[in-house]
Amino acid sequence: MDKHATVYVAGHRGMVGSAIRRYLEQAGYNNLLLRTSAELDLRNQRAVADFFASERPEYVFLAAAKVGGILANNTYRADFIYENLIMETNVIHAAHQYDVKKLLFLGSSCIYPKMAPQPLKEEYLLTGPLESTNEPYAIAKIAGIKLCEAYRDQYSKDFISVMPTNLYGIGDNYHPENSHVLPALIRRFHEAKEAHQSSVTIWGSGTPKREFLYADDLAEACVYLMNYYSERELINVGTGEDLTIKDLAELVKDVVNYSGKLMFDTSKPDGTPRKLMDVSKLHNLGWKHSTSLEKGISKAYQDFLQHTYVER
Ligand SMILES: NC(=O)C1=CN([C@@H]2O[C@H](COP(=O)(O)OP(=O)(O)OC[C@H]3O[C@@H](n4cnc5c(N)ncnc54)[C@H](OP(=O)(O)O)[C@@H]3O)[C@@H](O)[C@H]2O)C=CC1
Ligand SMILES: C[C@H]1O[C@H](OP(=O)(O)OP(=O)(O)OC[C@H]2O[C@@H](n3cnc4c(=O)[nH]c(N)nc43)[C@H](O)[C@@H]2O)[C@@H](O)[C@@H](O)C1=O
Repeated sequence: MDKHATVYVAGHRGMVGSAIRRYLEQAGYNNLLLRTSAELDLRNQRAVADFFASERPEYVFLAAAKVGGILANNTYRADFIYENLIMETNVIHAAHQYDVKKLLFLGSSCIYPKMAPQPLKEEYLLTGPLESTNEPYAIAKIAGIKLCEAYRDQYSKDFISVMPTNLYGIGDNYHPENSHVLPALIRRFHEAKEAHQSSVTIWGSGTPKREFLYADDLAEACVYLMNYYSERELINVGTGEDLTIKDLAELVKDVVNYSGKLMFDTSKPDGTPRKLMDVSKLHNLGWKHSTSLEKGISKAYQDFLQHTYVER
């Protein structure tokens, strides 16, 4: 990407979008195109087409989406499939119509079958049933991958699909119900410490395993892939290491310096038992993450303390 190229970061106020914007700005990309959802609702096909027609972006990072944790996914099932389908369809089609040079679509590790062999290789896509709690969202993301493949097949478009593992970091969503596990635990341990609570409740059994990548590392990977990856196949982005939710809770508890007990609410869903990404394809391409989980949690906690945290 030329430093003066017109680069549209869709979802630039989100955790991932803001990290991509930070990375691009510090790398000297000085022609970024940014629109809030109030300025440009990506569910509005006409508004999206008019925006692409008038602004003519050359590169698109599609980091706008309806995003949430396991409970939000399982509660707002229709919203997660409808909003993600319509946003990606509008943006990917407009990118074709108005000759975008390259588009990077962000999926998620939940697209893989619930019981696929671990670690998850890109070729495992569509080889088995999905985890039910986030199936609507996963189907929308799989459709996004297929849209990029189809526009490459029919119109030779350089649209690539990037599959991140669970993410966390600056500007995460700290909503008590809708958030993902890591930000949820940061907030819950912090509030328990402030309120001198004797225990903190963790959802589920604590036995599922998850992999966590710091959002600013993902942003660096996205720019790297925008510059050096143009294959048809999706590509995983992660750390290649995972841990149990119980061990994650112990880690967050230590970072927040909370000294109470952990309780487990098994009425809440565990979701997929494990979804460790095979990141050998990405490593062979020449990129590897740099922020350790402990360092990243400390940075996220500092961000939580220093800024008015976001609830989405
Ligand atoms: N967080 C995670 O753990 C993971 C996220 N991902 C993927 O990464 C991408 C970004 O996720 P994340 O940064 O966490 O999400 P956030 O919820 O932090 O940000 C989502 C962004 O999407 C924008 N958006 C939502 N609806 C609309 C709309 N109708 N029109 C225009 N913009 C809209 C919002 O814009 P505004 O602020 O202006 O309203 C917001 O900036 C998504 O594709 C997600 O699926 C993948 C794996 C894990
Ligand atoms: C990125 C990924 O994120 C989601 O899938 P998920 O990884 O299952 O998401 P999660 O972070 O919400 O849960 C991980 C695990 O953690 C446990 N857990 C404990 N305590 C809390 C808690 O307080 N909040 C939450 N949310 N989970 C908790 C929870 O019970 C589960 O076992 C989907 O969006 C999916 O589509 C997707 O793409």
